[in-house]
Amino acid sequence: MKSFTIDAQPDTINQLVQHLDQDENSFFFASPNNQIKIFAFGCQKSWSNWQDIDNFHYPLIVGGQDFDTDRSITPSQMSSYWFAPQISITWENDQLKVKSIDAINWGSWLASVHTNTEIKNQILSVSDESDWLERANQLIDILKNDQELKKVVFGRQRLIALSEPMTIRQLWTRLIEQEQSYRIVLKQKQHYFVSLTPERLLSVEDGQVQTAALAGTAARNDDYQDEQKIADRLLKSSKDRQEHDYVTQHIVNRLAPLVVQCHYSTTPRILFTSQLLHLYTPIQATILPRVNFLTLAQALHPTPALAGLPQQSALAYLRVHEREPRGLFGGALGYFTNKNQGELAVGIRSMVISGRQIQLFAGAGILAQSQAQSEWQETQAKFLTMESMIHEVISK
Ligand SMILES: C=C(O[C@H]1C=CC=C(C(=O)O)[C@@H]1O)C(=O)O
Repeated sequence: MKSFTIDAQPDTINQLVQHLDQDENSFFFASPNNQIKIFAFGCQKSWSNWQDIDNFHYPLIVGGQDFDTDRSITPSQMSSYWFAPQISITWENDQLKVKSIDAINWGSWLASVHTNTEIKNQILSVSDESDWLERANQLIDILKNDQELKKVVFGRQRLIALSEPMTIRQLWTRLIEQEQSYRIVLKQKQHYFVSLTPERLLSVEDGQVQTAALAGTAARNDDYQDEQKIADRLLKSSKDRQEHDYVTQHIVNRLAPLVVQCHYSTTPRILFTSQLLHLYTPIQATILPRVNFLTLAQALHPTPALAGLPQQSALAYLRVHEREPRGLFGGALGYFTNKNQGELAVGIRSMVISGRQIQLFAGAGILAQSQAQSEWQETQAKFLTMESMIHEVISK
């Protein structure tokens, strides 16, 4: 393994972004406020399920796990994919720390990008699940009458057809500047999963785990005074507080056998994203000896912020009533090391790009007291995170 440091010149970053597009396996992960930024390319070994990653001698593994590993998707769709990269690059301020396997000549690899001239792209069509409201109403009726099922996070997908393939190079400037969120790209063959998620599944460092409950949503408003009122209303909304408290309690219960000294507040705070406000409770704990990163990740995934409660009944409901499998939407994406450190985010505010086709995803936590129309509005607002970026890039 070779390790060296170089300057993060704009030209070098441009070449790395072109490699994100060009290489068969590539990955980019930046955490909120740029605490960590990683590029990874090339595959020494890959896994299609994190359950199979037990031989842990690779220094770094990157990738993502589907929301529901038990719901199969067609081979042409994108799903769980983890890989030990041949080249990994940590980007800290204006420096790039490169690690690459000996067989790779960095200079010629970096320069091996072809510059394609960009052709003007256009949206040809947008298609939605036209019966979503009807199905959401059915779900609300079930939740009103079912003694067991309390919450289901019901998802929608939207398809956008473009005149030209979309690339990461086109999106890069818009993507990287959204520093309040995670910025994630996972490429496998001809598909990219792209996410601007605010939601952390977990981060592990020096024997400490940080996670968070994020559920309960309101749309943002440009007016600062109004926004304070929206935040107060969200904090006082009994539906949103219940939706949120289910998530906090579930996370704390799942962590309990694996940690000591679990700290969290019983009153949520507000987290702002570019389009939305969320109820947010950070949770921090000390990991018991011999508990590893993947054990913690698997205990937390999927949280009731993405599935519902009780978890297994909610998943069973989603398998039957959501139109399409989610794949990596709501999945766990990020990196971890063989030193038991790493970070995974939850793949929401996301899309899959497959050449000229874009698949967008959004879901809303539904309870017996939900109104289908306002949950539909909430999913519209959630689509906007990706959609506004697509529109900006296309209308440039
Ligand atoms: C399922 C999504 O958001 C989850 C995370 C935060 C708030 C949520 C909510 O208020 O419903 C969802 O549980 C999504 O963005 O598609």
